[in-house]
Amino acid sequence: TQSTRPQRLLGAVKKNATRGDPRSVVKAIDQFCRQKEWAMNVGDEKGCILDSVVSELNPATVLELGTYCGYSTVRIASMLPPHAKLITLEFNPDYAAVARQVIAWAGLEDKVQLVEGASGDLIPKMSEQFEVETFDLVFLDHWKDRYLPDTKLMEECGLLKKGSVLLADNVICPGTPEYLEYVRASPRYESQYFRSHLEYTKVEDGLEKSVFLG
Ligand SMILES: Cn1ncc2cc([C@H](O)c3cccc(CNC(=O)c4cc(-c5ccc(F)cc5)cc(O)c4O)c3)ccc21
Ligand SMILES: [Mg+2]
Repeated sequence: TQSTRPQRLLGAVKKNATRGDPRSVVKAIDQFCRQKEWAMNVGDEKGCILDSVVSELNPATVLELGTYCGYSTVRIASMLPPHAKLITLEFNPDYAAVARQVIAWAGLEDKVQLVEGASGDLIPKMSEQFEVETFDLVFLDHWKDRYLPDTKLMEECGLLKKGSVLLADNVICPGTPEYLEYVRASPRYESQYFRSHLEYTKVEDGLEKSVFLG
């Protein structure tokens, strides 16, 4: 049977990256996506912006919406302090299966909890099922029409505290107009746009960083 793109991406990681070395996993995926097949990872250019937000914030609890193959999961988890936790939500079982192996190859299983399911169903269960009070950082990279409803849901479930940071991918391409309008107009957020490019291309895209003011 034919392999899928995520499976071929995983093959490139196993072939070219060193077990236990997250940076080599990130490099192998970027190389695969530049030289072989484009894939919707946040990529190296936006990835550097993601790295700077994570290192500045030094978060103890991180929520990622949309794991895909685990590229940004590995990027974030590799920068977390000891005992910090990253919970990542993926509804597609095939993506989840590949992501688990990418995360394991990077040696980051102990920092990452990949939960299979849809954000809208899992977010209300966060505090009880996953023993999390609030998130210091949320990385939004799932369906673009879910960014806004899930942000409102996180507010309602009390998962954001003063200083919590939302970092949203693809606010230009494919675009998340309703989400952008909401966080930029709301007095409860301080928003900042980081201009960049769609992963592995020259097309404009960017990340929106929004600090929850409580
Ligand atoms: C509810 N819920 N809960 C968990 C959860 C997890 C998922 C999956 O991880 C998943 C599956 C398919 C698509 C996405 C969103 N990502 C994108 O659509 C995207 C597109 C492009 C792009 C840009 C230009 C193109 F020409 C084509 C694609 C560039 C990007 O960086 C993207 O992130 C995420 C979905 C819903 C979920
Ligand atoms: Mg994305």
